[in-house]
Amino acid sequence: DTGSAAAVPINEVDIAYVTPVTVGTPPQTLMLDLDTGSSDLWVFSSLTPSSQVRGQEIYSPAKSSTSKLLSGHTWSIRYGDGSGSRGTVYTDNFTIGGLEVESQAVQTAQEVSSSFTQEQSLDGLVGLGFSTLNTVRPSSQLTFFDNARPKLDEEVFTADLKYHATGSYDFGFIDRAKYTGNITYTPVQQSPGYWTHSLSGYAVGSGAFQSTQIQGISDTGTTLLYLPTAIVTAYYRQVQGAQNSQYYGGYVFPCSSTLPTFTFGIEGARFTIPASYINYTRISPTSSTCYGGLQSSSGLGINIFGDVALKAAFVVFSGTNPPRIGFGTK
Ligand SMILES: CCNC(=O)c1c(-c2ccccc2)csc1NC(=O)CNCCc1c[nH]c2ccccc12
Repeated sequence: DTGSAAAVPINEVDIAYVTPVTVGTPPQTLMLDLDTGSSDLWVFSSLTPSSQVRGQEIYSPAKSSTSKLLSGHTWSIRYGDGSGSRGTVYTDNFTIGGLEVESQAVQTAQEVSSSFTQEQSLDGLVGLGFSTLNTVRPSSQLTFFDNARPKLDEEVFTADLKYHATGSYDFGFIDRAKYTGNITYTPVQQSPGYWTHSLSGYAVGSGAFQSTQIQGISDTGTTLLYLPTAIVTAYYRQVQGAQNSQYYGGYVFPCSSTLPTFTFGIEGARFTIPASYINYTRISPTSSTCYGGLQSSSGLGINIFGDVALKAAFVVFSGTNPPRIGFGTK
């Protein structure tokens, strides 16, 4: 089997992407963020206090003839940006782009943090990290990809995220029409449960490529690209008026600045992020100061290849043994 579904940016700066999924019988449609940086599938639900729901679609297990309570199981997740959610667990039929998993663990939120309440067009997350990261206790649950694996034509899913446009996620096949040339693969180290791999180096603008192994995670659930401080300072040194602002918590610059491109390597292949992707957003709607899509990872303890980087390529997440990740030019 295979599946294919849209990846729709939830706002005008691509802060996150959502994908239509259906849960239950009859199908309830929700827009969820497919997130390779975590492994919990959780949704706004009939159990979420109405004070914490602001425009989101909710999953009501009581309205589904195929829902089953996973009794005695709970979950609680905290993300590095301080957001989080927690609740109980049902199993139910779950479909993405025509690919169905019966009795998928669907984590129903009984509490969500304010930043999720404020994201009105995001109804929850589909974790596509390794199932070892799942927070359901006493027994952890499998991701949609792990459950779908046995029925997939090929043990892969792909991400084709786009700048200010709708892209796609495919399951079980690699769509040759979505990239040119070949996919370049590199090994994934699946501990502690992220899609962890190395870049082979980087270049700032038309500068020389610096060959250096940079380990990090490819994370569709994180908006920006977070790299070591030395690389980030070398980048913004090329930007007139750029500064690392304590106040704004990162590099800002005049919106009128000309930004260089940023190139990263996967093995011998090279992928260039256009300057427009790195001119991320105005710090406020009327401001002429802009916030960068490339930021330092020094406070995170991990380098994160988020959407700003991933949308510059066609990315293959391969669940083969051993797992690997592939990048293609588009
Ligand atoms: C900024 C979000 N990313 C993280 O916290 C994160 C970190 C991380 C760790 C320490 C400090 C900062 C970040 C490691 S892996 C990783 N990746 C994830 O956690 C991926 N899932 C993010 C889910 C998520 C959190 N807040 C949102 C707001 C909108 C859409 C999605 C989200």
